[in-house]
Formats: sequence, structure tokens, C-alpha cells
Amino acid sequence: MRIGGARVNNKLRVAIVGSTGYGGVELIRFFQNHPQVEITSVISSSSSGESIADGFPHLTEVIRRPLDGVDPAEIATRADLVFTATPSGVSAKLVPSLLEAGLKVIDLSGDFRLKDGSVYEHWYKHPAPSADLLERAVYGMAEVYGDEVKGKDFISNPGCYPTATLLGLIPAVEAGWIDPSTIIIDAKSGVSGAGRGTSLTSHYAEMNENFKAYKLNKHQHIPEIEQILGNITGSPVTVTFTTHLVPMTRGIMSTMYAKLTGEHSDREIVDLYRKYYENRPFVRVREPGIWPSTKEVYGSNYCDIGFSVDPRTGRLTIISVIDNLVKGASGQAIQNMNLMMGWEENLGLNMTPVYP
Ligand SMILES: NC(=O)C1=CN([C@@H]2O[C@H](COP(=O)(O)OP(=O)(O)OC[C@H]3O[C@@H](n4cnc5c(N)ncnc54)[C@H](OP(=O)(O)O)[C@@H]3O)[C@@H](O)[C@H]2O)C=CC1
Ligand SMILES: CC(=O)N[C@@H](CCC(=O)OP(=O)(O)O)C(=O)O
Repeated sequence: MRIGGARVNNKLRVAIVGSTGYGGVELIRFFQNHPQVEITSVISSSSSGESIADGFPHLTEVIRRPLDGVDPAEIATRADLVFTATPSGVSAKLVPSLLEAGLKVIDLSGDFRLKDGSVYEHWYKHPAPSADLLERAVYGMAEVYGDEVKGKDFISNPGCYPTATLLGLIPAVEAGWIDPSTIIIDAKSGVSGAGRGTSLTSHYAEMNENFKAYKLNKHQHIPEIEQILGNITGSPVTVTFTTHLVPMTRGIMSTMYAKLTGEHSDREIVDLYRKYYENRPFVRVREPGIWPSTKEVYGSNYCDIGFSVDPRTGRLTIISVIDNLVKGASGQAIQNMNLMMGWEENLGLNMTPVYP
């Protein structure tokens, strides 16, 4: 722990704004296992001075210092890098002052992912951050843009659904093996994807033994997926994207369908993906005929992907699963921090999924 200014053990000093949310608490869990990081400030806008263990008894004796308030200048005296695990709209207002205070920032919200402010305002219904900051934010999908993350000071962490979906689509789109104009994405998420704040949707009686579609054709992750696919193909891409809430705590399964542009076997598809993700520690490609389930990545930073070619329809089905709180949020954010700092990408993240 840094006390009054001096860094102890030469570790990176990290602060977490939104530490009392699901993403923040998951960052704390993973940092217990990170050799180069010291959490020097856990921050709350509503409970400063209190113990985080009051709201999260599982953190008793894990974090001993009380929650700090949201004061960028003060955060900069305690930390070198700050994670903003804050709601969209909040990050847009807070991040500029954190950067001005000299902090490195990794933002987990959707506020800095879209490069065009008017697109952001259309989908998120909040005023967009400045064009300069949207330009400066690096989209931290390590498997695709890892080289751009290295050495940078401001990373926008990808959304949970876009992470599962884009990791499942990009190799086939980039190879030209599927027609981007035919992509349909059918995605499901556990309830923790909506954060800790209570709502009618996450009420036990509404969610248990229920399966419901939501935000049809209006989901804020549609433009994020389209932006990245458009960058890869070099021309605009539109997708059909439907999200569902399923009665489980964690996990996302994204099932994607697209027309193949030529004849390819399951084996060839698997080999294409294995080559694309060669040396990437967190993407695991299943053998033909084996499809991943959400429990196989639970609590881990893995994204597991499986395929099925249908010669009858000429379509490829891709199944991609992640833990929304880990690869979809905090784990991926730590992966980005490792790359920013020039460390091994998997430092502190080698967690085997919890099973069963
Ligand atoms: N849950 C998930 O699976 C994923 C979430 N995300 C994104 O990550 C971010 C965090 O998500 P998640 O942890 O689930 O959300 P939660 O709702 O669980 O937590 C958000 C936290 O933000 C803090 N907060 C609220 N208002 C302010 C404010 N004005 N200033 C500072 N802090 C504030 C709150 O804590 P306090 O009141 O103590 O300040 C709250 O605990 C969101 O933008 C979300 O969209 C991204 C990918 C996946
Ligand atoms: C289950 C559930 O409700 N999930 C949320 C994910 C929100 C999220 O992570 O939002 P940003 O990535 O845009 O910050 C949703 O579908 O809106």
C-alpha cells in the first residue's frame, strides 16, 4: 500500500471508481492475484468513508481502507491508473478530469467506444464526450487491437455483448468467408449484465423461470458491433442483433448466423480461427461438433467459440461464450492494463473457470 506518497514494492497504484458495482467488485477479486498492482483507492460517490465490506461482506479483510470520494485531484495523489466502472453518462463527465489530473484511465462504460459523437447520442441518449477524447480513446479489444493498446494512457473497454460477438465474427469476416450483409446475432445474457442496481427486470419473480427478449433493434451495442465490422471490411455494415435476458447470474452466449461466401468445412473454419487467435491466451476454439456453454467460462477471462457449417442452407453458425463480468468487463480491462504497461497479457488473469 502507498502511504502518503511513496510507492511500496514498485507496484502500479490503481484506483477504482464505481468499486461498489459488479464490475468494480470483480476488479478487486482479480487484483488479489496480480503481482504488479496495489489497489490504493476504492471509490464511491454515495458511500465514502464507509467500508466496502458493509455492502459486500465477502470483501471483509480483503480491502481494509474505507471508500474514498470522487475527487480527481485526490485520486491522482494516490494512484497512477484509474478504472472507471461507472454508468454511461457518468464516465463521459468524469473521465476528462481524471485524464487532466495525469491519470491513466481504463473506462468500462460505453461512453468512449463510438468514434462519432452523434451516433453515441442517438443510441445512448446522453451528450457525447468531446470529439478529441473520442478520437484519443483506444478501443481495447486486445485480440484485435492489442498493438494499439500498448503504451497508451486511455482505453475504452469493449461492451460485453460486442466482446462475445466480435471475437466470434471477426476472423470469418476478415477472411471474407462470410457475407457481412447477412449477419444475424442472437445473444443472451445473465442478469448481472444489468449491474447491481435493482430494477423490475432483475426482480427475482420477473426473471426466474423466464426468458425474455429486450431492446429489439434499439440496443446500444448495435453501433459498436457495426463500427468494428465496418472498420474491418472497409465499408458500412449493418447487423440484426437481438438480446435476451436468461435466468442465470453470469454469462453471455452470442449465436451468430451468416451466409458463407464459398464452400468450407467445419475443420477449415476451426483452423482459420485457431490461426487467427494463435498466441492469444484467452480465446479457445472448440473442435468441430463441440459447442461451448457459458459454464465452461464462468468466472474466467476466456472466450470460447464453436461452429457449425450447414451445407443445406450455406450458412455458418458461430457460438461464442464469455463471462460478462470478466472477459466482458473487468478481466478484459485488466488485460488492457497489462498491455498498456508492457506486461504479459495474462498477468493476474490465469483463472480456471469455476465448474460446475
Ligand atoms: N455488468 C456487466 O456485465 C458489464 C457492465 N459494463 C459497464 O461497466 C460499467 C459498470 O457496470 P456495473 O459494475 O455492472 O454497474 P453497477 O450498476 O453494478 O455499478 C456502477 C457503480 O457506479 C457508481 N456510480 C454511480 N453513479 C456514480 C457517479 N455519479 N460517480 C461515480 N460513481 C458512480 C455506483 O457506486 P457508488 O454509488 O458507490 O458511487 C455503482 O456501484 C457500466 O457502464 C456498464 O454498462 C460493461 C460490460 C459488462
Ligand atoms: C443484461 C443487461 O441488461 N445487459 C446490459 C449491458 C449493459 C452494458 O454493459 O452497457 P454498456 O456496455 O453500454 O456500458 C444491456 O443489455 O444494456
